[in-house]
Amino acid sequence: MTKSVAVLGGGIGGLAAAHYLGRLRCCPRVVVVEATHRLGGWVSSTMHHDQVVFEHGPRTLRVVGNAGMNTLALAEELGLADQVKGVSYSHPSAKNRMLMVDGKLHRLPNSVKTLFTKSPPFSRPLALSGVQDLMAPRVVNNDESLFSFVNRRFGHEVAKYAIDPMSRGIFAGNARELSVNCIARRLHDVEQKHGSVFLGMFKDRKNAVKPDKNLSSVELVKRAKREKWAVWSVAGGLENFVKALENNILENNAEIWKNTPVKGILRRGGKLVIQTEEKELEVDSVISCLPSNTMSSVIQSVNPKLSALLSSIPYVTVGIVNLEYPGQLIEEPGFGYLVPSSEPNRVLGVIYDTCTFPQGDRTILTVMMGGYWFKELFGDDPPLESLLEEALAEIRQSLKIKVKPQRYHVRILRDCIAQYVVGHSETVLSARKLISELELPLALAGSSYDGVGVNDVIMSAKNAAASV
Ligand SMILES: Cc1cc2nc3c(=O)[nH]c(=O)nc-3n(C[C@H](O)[C@H](O)[C@H](O)COP(=O)(O)OP(=O)(O)OC[C@H]3O[C@@H](n4cnc5c(N)ncnc54)[C@H](O)[C@@H]3O)c2cc1C
Ligand SMILES: C=Cc1c2[nH]c(c1C)Cc1[nH]c(c(CCC(=O)O)c1C)Cc1[nH]c(c(C)c1CCC(=O)O)Cc1[nH]c(c(C)c1C=C)C2
Repeated sequence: MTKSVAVLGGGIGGLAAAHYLGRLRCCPRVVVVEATHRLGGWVSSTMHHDQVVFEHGPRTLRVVGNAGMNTLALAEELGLADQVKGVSYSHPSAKNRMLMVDGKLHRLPNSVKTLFTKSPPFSRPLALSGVQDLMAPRVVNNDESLFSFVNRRFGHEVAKYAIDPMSRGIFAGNARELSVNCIARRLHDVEQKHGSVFLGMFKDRKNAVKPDKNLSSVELVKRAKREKWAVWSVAGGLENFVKALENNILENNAEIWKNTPVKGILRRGGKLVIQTEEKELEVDSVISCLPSNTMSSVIQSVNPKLSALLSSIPYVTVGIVNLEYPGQLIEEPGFGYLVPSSEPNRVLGVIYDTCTFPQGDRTILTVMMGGYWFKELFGDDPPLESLLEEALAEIRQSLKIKVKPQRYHVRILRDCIAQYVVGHSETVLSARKLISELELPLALAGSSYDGVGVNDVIMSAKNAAASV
């Protein structure tokens, strides 16, 4: 039996892993080791003195899929059900996602009807791209870029105006480098098997992932279905989810070591020794929820090959500017807009925060910039004022907001999103295979491996906890 587990990293992944270990009641000692003075990693909310909230990282969680239902179940377990705020599919924020093309905002097609009409910037109805998929020949491969896959199956415009901006709006990444096999595996699989995405999805419908019945019966999941939620958040900001997890972990007698960066790992007999600046921790098992680039240096002395595999996963840096204005300044409400990489604008996109979750008579926007293009556009270490200026120039141009914000916040989130580039699944598989061959009592979890959304991170942590 595993007696002690170290969970490395106190982001949402590490905290979820510690929570699930507590629930499994399998290990008398669980220690979360976190480098900084705070928990949550990229989940970070500022609650101002007047209760106004700025989100600096994630802000909405998806409901769909088993991973989506699992996070709702976790929120209920943590006693957060009353604080969960759902956004239904009929809400403008769920319906209206915009694209900025040629200096104009265009609504992305969002209904069956709009698929059959021409909606700019697309020059033909999107249904015709579906027809193209039925006719385009299959190209046999193990993996390719998202852009090239969509380009050859659905045409250049779908790749340019749908896949390219979506890759920026989730990975802050370049669709020409991200992996289809990893990010849209099912679409790629059915094409490889049946020669067409649409035909394949139809023929292969029996193999679609089935909803987990245990999760479907959770009260909060039932409420989300009844009220047709697309996404949700927590009152007071998503960091309250982190606080609830922290309380729960401490109630289950786990230890949380803050301000304790992990420097290395040693193998001692069948155990692993976690090395920090001040002390060592000998444990039976380790769950690493560290970013893969950090884990790469931590694991170097145990196995350089594993370290090299982990260091091959690239990351991007995102500049994020929260802006607050008095009054309601958004003319066409929605989630926000994305900018395709082919446009001259210097931002990735803008989120209309207060359209999704109003906060009195004010408008809060979040401008995101950089990502894959950060260094090329802004250099290595731009002053925060220059990012603020970039954000204000964009807002002036796109939304015609010329007044000064009454409050703002600027951050550079260094290496904040792992890029699942072509070959990512192979890299992760090889790393896990090597761990198993070396008989290392180690599990890799978190946003570097199995999905970058909070839901996927929590699911990855749950699986890791079950594996020890
Ligand atoms: C700008 C932005 C917007 C996003 N928006 C959304 C969204 O709307 N919806 C959504 O679902 N997801 C979103 N995401 C993704 C999601 O926030 C992240 O994928 C998720 O929070 C990552 O969690 P994690 O625990 O895997 O990693 P992290 O948050 O990176 O946590 C890792 C932890 O390890 C710690 N650490 C690092 N080095 C060491 C060390 N040597 N020793 C000990 N500890 C160490 C760090 O301090 C950190 O606390 C967004 C991400 C970003 C950056
Ligand atoms: C412009 C940059 C970014 C915006 N959001 C993110 C970046 C880098 C990060 C991000 N956003 C989402 C996720 C999680 C995805 C998941 O697997 O759950 C991450 C890592 C949520 C999200 N954002 C958009 C979509 C379509 C999704 C998926 C969930 C959902 O349907 O809500 C699109 C989008 N992102 C941004 C904007 C402005 C935008 C659309 C207008 C900002």
